[in-house]
This record gives sequence, C-alpha cells and structure tokens, in this order.
Amino acid sequence: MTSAPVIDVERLNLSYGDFHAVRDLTFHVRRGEFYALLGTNGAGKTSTLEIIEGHRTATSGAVRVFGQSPRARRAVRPRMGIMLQESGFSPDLTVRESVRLIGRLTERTDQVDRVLGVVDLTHKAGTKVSQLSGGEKRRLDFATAVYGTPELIFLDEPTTGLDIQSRDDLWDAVDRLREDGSTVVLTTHYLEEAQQRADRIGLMHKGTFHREGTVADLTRTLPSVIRFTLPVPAPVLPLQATRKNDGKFVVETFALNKDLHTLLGWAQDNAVDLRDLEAGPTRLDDVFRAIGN
Ligand SMILES: Nc1ncnc2c1ncn2[C@@H]1O[C@H](COP(=O)(O)OP(=O)(O)OP(=O)(O)O)[C@@H](O)[C@H]1O
Repeated sequence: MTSAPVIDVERLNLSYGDFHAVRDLTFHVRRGEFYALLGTNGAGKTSTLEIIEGHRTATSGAVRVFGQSPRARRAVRPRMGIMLQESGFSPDLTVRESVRLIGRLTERTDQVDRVLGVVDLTHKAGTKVSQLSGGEKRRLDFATAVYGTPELIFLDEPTTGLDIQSRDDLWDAVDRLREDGSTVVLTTHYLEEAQQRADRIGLMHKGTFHREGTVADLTRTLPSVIRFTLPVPAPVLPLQATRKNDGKFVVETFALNKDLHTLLGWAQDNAVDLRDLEAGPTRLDDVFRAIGN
C-alpha cells in the first residue's frame, strides 16, 4: 500500500435546507486501502458518499477523487465501481444484457462471461432481472463493482440479503480486487465485516466523525469483557465482577489475558465449573453502543 490519497475530503459540509447533514468532515483514503465509513442511522454516510461519487454537490468544503473534482465525470467515473444499495437495472433486461450495460455505462472493458462467473450468475445469464431472487439481484449489483476491475470501489451495504455462501464469495472477490490494487470504501451495518477487513474506520454520528482510526484505535478505550455463570454456592471470586439480571457474571478489563489466567487458575484450584464462559476483545458493536453515552 502506498500513501497516495485516492480520496481527499476537506471540511465537507452538506445541508438539506435548514438541516445540516454533514458537518466539517475531513478524511483521506489512501491507494490500496480498505476504508469503512460506518455510523448510526442518519449519520450522513450516504450523503458523504454521494458527494464523493459525484451524485451530489457539497454546500461547502473540498472533495478530490484521484486529485480531481468528482464532478469531472469523464475523467473520474471510469475509474470508480459503485455498488449502490439498489442499482436499478431494468427488470426487462436479462442478466447478461445488464452486465453488458455496465460496460457501456462505465466505459471499462472486461469479458461479460468473466464477470458473470465472479458474481456467480453464469447459470442465470439468460434470466430477466425481474425473475431474480433478492440475493441474485444483489450479486448483479456487485457486478458494477467488479466489471473492469476499477481502481476505486464503493460498496454500500453489499451483503444485505445474501446467504452465508454468497457473502463469503463476495468477500473473496473483494480480496482479489484488492490484490489487483483496488481501493475499497465500504458502508455497512454488519460491523463484524468491517472489523475483520477494514484498514481504517471512520465512525460517523450526527454528520461528523465520532472516531476515526484502525479497529485497534477505536476499541482500545473500551474494556474487554469476560462473562460466565457460576454454580451456587461458589467461593469468593478473585476479580471484581458484576452480577447481571440474567445471573451472568461480567468482568470488565483492560488486561484480558492476565485476568482470564487468574480466573481459570481460581476455577481449577477451587474445582469450580465456569459455565457459558465467553471472553474476547472489544467489538465494534460495543464502540457503537458507547456513542452518545
Ligand atoms: N434529500 C434529503 N432531503 C432532506 N434530508 C435528507 C435527504 N437525504 C438525507 N437526509 C437527511 O440527512 C441525514 C443523513 O442522511 P444519510 O442518508 O446521509 O445518512 P446515513 O448515515 O446514510 O443513514 P442510514 O444508516 O440510516 O442509511 C438524515 O437525517 C436524513 O434524514
């Protein structure tokens, strides 16, 4: 990964009438990076992406994509693959015709059969869009990001409605695009997908960043959690724990390994059966839950 920025956003503002949807937002996405733009409902993610994609004009601020205005469509558009939440393919076109259309609209070159293979729709090539299942339509939407291996790919809730196999296939295809050097910008409410893959995350709330950084940056300020249930009666615990309404004990810690070691040693020494034991690093879900607290 080199450090050349593919996307530069400086003090971006967007108002819808009196409503200030994006507020002084600044961020950069580097070439080859996997950047996840996450946030609460109505945080301003779609509005921000629409400006970067050239679909909407900012109220103020500067946005550059490949060093150019996103409004310079002829220069910028062929280099971007945009998988929207709904691509709006005509219901009367076949899958093959739709994929061919992507080539014409994006001015990228590729082999239609290759793209059909990547999105696993070869067997549906002659089927009309209106006859596809929800998941198959979503895979056809994904073809817009795959066609011609664009340098910059936007994935807007890409796995919504996909079964596990199709999700895994989609992420495998994204991995291959990244191996070819593509930069990826993801929005999703499936936080685990971002946690597993994103190099950096911009976490939006009310039009601006609540936090920005790597997953480790975002999670390090919150404690890890150990949960378990105990048989009654049990000897006094070696750690400070809170007993929840469901009977589970919860230990919050910034020293997960050490405290887990202590707990397991105590259980063994006292022949205590630790039931339903769960322990793990802080998850992005917890960072989200802490927004506004
Ligand atoms: N065309 C519009 N006119 C007026 N307000 C709008 C318009 N589009 C979006 N908004 C408002 O701007 C705010 C940001 O919306 P946006 O769609 O960018 O959020 P989001 O982060 O993508 O949300 P979600 O996760 O719910 O999809 C919301 O409060 C929304 O109601």
